[in-house]
Amino acid sequence: MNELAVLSKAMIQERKDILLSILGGFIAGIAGVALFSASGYLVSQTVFSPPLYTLIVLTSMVKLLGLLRAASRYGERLYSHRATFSMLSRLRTSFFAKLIPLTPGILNRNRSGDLLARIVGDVESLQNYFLRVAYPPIMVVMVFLATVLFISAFSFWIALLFVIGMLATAFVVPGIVLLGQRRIHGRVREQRAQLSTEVTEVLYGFRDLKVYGQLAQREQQLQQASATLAAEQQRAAGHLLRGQSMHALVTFLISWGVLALGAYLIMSGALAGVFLAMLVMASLTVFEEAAAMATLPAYKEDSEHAAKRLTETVQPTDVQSLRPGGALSLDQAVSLELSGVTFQYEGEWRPALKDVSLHISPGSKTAIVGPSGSGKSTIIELLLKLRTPTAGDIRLNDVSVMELEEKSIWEAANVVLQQSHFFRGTIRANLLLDEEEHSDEQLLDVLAKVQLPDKSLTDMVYEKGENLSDGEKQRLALARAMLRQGRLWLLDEPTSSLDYVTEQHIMKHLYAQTAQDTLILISHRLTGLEEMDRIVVMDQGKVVETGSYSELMEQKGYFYEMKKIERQMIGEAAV
Ligand SMILES: Nc1ncnc2c1ncn2[C@@H]1O[C@H](COP(=O)(O)OP(=O)(O)OP(=O)(O)O)[C@@H](O)[C@H]1O
Repeated sequence: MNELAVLSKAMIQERKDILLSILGGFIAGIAGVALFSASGYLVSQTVFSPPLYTLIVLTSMVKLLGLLRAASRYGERLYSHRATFSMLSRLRTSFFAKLIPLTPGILNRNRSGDLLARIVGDVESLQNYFLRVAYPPIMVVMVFLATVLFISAFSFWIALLFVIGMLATAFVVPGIVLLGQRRIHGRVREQRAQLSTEVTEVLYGFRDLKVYGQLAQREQQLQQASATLAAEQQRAAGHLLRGQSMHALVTFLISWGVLALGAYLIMSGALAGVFLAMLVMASLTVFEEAAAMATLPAYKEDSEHAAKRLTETVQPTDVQSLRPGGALSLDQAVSLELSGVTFQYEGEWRPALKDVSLHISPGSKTAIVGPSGSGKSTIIELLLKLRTPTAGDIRLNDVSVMELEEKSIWEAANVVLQQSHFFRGTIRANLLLDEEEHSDEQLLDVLAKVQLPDKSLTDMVYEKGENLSDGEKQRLALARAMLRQGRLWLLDEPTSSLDYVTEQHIMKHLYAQTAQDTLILISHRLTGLEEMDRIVVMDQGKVVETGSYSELMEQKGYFYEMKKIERQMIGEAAV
């Protein structure tokens, strides 16, 4: 199974601990069987009043086996758990490393609440793969073979009964558990996904749900989803318990079988009576090792499902699977070239960008304007290689983005997106996201430039910037970008929540800093665009006009009409 290849690879990397745990488990297993068999034999021997040294040897053996069993069981647990947690940490790191470049596409395909719970839960489920799926059969086979070999020295027929018991506990009971297993666990997974989606919706939408009076209804839905999940989990646990009970019943029947068959063999003279207790005790102990087989199908199915989903989640498209090696230089302003770029979001019926061609020379200032939904922000996402064009090519400094490493593009770009994220912590921590070294003076200077002179670097920012106004968030995001060393500026409506005067102050500092750099500014407002070398006007995913401010005003085309409407609106609002 291909999905489990990733687990097998992780297991090979932990082979030393795995081999040690198998050795520990095997010694513990046979020491257990030997311990109980020796006890049985000791009890039987006592009846015949043997010489004292026989009793001393047997009692010491029992004690030593007890110690050996405890010590090797400890070793087994230590190494098997260490191997499991190391594998888990390897899997987590490699999985998230694969996930990061694919994030925009993945978020497009999945509900984010479900996705988060799924990723965390699925990686956790994989921890059972070694401990409860791969390991038990190895142990059962090894301990059983050793025991059966030992028993066959006393009686072929009792050894045969052990083999029948092993087949029943290793195949028949797990087979019965497997029936119905898929259906029950499928429902648990479905309900878990439903619950995490509900939780995310209520958490993120709490304020809106409250204001629109929908909170009580959503909470009720949440409780219902939680209750359904609890019921499904109870059913699944019951199913597992039935499997374990079935195993206990088989073990019990085999031990009675050994007792009855042993008694018959003793009567027929084929077995010495002194061994009967030993054989019964061996049968009681050896099947303990096989107890994990009853729950193996459940864990196997869970791990396979988790591995399959994780593999599917990080399945790169053909284009994304290319491993580019190119890097974007930080020493020169970046040139941009979009040639016939078309882009369609997954599941959308029409493209967001249609055959867009643009050349932006290094060091130039370009504004992209156009009505809402015309594809402006999509261009920024494509330039940042957060998404891949459906058709056409994008070249930065004359190198196709497909050949450039994402990280190098992100390092070379100072980006302010429409929604910036803020983390719980100080203003300083939120400014220094890229771990570059900046003195407090530099940080305070940039705060002054973005018109936040009253903020202290030690002021707290709450989760998602809850205690900041939208305008403060935008200014902090601009400050964050202004602290970076990139030569390409991608600003998506960075000042839309600011008043005109504050905006003008900030833009003055920004233009001074970006004098030698390439800047792309997406803007809804058409004021202040005279400063731009070029304005690109977009409508319905297409470039409909380009030119300088004066050229576009002279053309009296789309931009001129937009400007006229804006003037009328401002005029009306001012009246
Ligand atoms: N994640 C997405 N999944 C599907 N469709 C999307 C997604 N993001 C944007 N779109 C669609 O793509 C089109 C272009 O969106 P885009 O955000 O680029 O427009 P925009 O010009 O930046 O709009 P605005 O000025 O409102 O920010 C829109 O029709 C939008 O509905």
